[in-house]
Amino acid sequence: MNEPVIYTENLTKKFGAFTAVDNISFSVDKGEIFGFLGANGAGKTTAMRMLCGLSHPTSGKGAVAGYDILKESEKVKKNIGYMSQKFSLYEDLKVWENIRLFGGIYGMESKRIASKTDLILDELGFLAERNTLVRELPLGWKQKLAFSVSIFHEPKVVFLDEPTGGVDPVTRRQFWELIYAATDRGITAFVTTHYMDEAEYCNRVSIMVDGKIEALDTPKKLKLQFEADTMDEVFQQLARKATRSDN
Ligand SMILES: Nc1ncnc2c1ncn2[C@@H]1O[C@H](COP(=O)(O)OP(=O)(O)OP(=O)(O)O)[C@@H](O)[C@H]1O
Repeated sequence: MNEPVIYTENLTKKFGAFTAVDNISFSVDKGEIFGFLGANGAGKTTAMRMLCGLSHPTSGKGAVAGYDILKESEKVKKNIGYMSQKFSLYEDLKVWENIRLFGGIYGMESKRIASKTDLILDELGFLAERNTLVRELPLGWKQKLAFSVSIFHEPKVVFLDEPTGGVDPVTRRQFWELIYAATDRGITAFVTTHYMDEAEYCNRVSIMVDGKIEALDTPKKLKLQFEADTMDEVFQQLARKATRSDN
């Protein structure tokens, strides 16, 4: 059997006496779209930062892309892609300049960057926007470009932190087509979202409440388990139990 692309066992992060992430254990397979849900303050970002090798767990263990998140965090960082609404493209650079810049940061050779740039622009339908400044693009276009850039180096896993925040449903649907295309190629997608329609698009979904994973299964099985018609209902049932809130 293939080893999981993401694996955690009792992963925990404390800030002083406060346990932000509380003994979470799960694994994600190659090519899977794994939805990581939870209300504000549930601990999603803290968990994701540990998985990306950016924050040291207090206890427990984990591996991403075959590397130990504690002992091999530099290798983890080289083998993942990351995209969030907050960290994105350089607004004052042109579309092609952004692609070249990130390709360089990921250590790709110039020739490969040049040929892949055309592929990306073609896939996105952005060939005419090659010389457009990123700040002039609509938000949904920026997000699609940011996603393509985050997987430019064909990482084993891409972490997507609320990647579609603030855009309309049609553009979000197009964004998800890009995720499907990437996972069809064997890239694993780890996605946080507040949109419950997007939870339905995931192969499996975990729901965090107050630092713990309270549910984890396919959307279909979760709906059966919680006797709910939609993932929104499943989420609301669990979120009601939360005592912690950042709002
Ligand atoms: N550096 C820190 N020091 C102290 N507490 C922190 C720190 N980082 C996060 N927390 C707390 O840990 C909890 C989990 O935060 P986290 O950002 O991981 O939640 P989240 O699920 O990502 O929420 P959101 O959806 O709002 O981004 C929150 O109560 C937050 O205030």
